[in-house]
Amino acid sequence: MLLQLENIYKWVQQAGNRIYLLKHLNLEVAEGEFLSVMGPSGSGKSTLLNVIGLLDNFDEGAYYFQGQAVHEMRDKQRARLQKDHISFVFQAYHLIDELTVYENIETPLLYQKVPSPERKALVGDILDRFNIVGKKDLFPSQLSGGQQQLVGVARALISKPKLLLADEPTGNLNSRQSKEIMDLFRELNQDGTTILQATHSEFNASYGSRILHLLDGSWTDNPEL
Ligand SMILES: Nc1ncnc2c1ncn2[C@@H]1O[C@H](COP(=O)(O)OP(=O)(O)OP(=O)(O)O)[C@@H](O)[C@H]1O
Repeated sequence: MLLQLENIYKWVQQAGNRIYLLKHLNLEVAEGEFLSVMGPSGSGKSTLLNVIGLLDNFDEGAYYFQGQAVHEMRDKQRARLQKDHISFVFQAYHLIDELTVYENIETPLLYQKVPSPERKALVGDILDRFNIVGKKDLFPSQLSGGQQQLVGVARALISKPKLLLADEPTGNLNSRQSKEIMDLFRELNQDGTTILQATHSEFNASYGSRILHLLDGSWTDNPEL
C-alpha cells in the first residue's frame, strides 16, 4: 500500500459554524495505481490533493504513507517525505518567475542533490521529449498559458516521483496537448509512478484504473446527485 487515509476530517470555522471541507474520508491507494477523483466544483478535490501532498493539514484522522504515520511526523520529516516522493501538477503551475524554463525544470533535481552532469542530461532529455528546447532560456512570463503548463508537467516528472498529484493537469491545454500529457502520465504510471488526479474531464479520467467521486467532502456512489 502506498498510502492510506483513515477517517479524515478537515474543517474551517465560519461565523461560529464548523464547515467541513473533508468529512469521514477513507482512502487506500496501492503502489502503481492511477486514480481519478471527480466531483463538482467545490466538492473538495483540491483540498484532498493538498492534504495528501502534505501542503495542507487536516483536523482529525490518520494518514499513512508507505506505512509511516504522517499525522505523527514533525514538519521537517513531512517536508523531507514530500521532497523525496511527491510531485505536483497544479492548475496554477507555480513556476518560479525569476527562473528560466531550464532552471525551473532543474529545481527538483537540485533539491535531490543530483550531480550536475546528470542534471544536464535529464533536463536535456525532458526538454526534448516536451518539444520545448527552443524555450529553455525564456522566463515563465514569456510563455503562453499552455506552454507554462507543459513546463510545470516537465518539472513534476523529472524527479521520477513515487506519487504524482495532478489537479486538472490539462486545464489550459488544447486537446492535442492534453492527449500528449495524458499519454506521458500513462507511460510514467507504467514505469511505476502512482498517479492521483483530480479532474472534471471524462477523457482524462478514462486514463485512470479507478475513478472515485467526491461530493461535499465525502465519497459518493451517486455522482449524478
Ligand atoms: N480556507 C478556506 N476557508 C473556507 N472555505 C474553504 C477554504 N478552503 C476551501 N474552502 C471551501 O472548500 C470547498 C472545497 O474546495 P476545493 O478547492 O477543494 O474544491 P474542488 O472540488 O477542488 O473545486 P474545483 O473543481 O472548482 O477546483 C469549497 O467550497 C471552498 O470554498
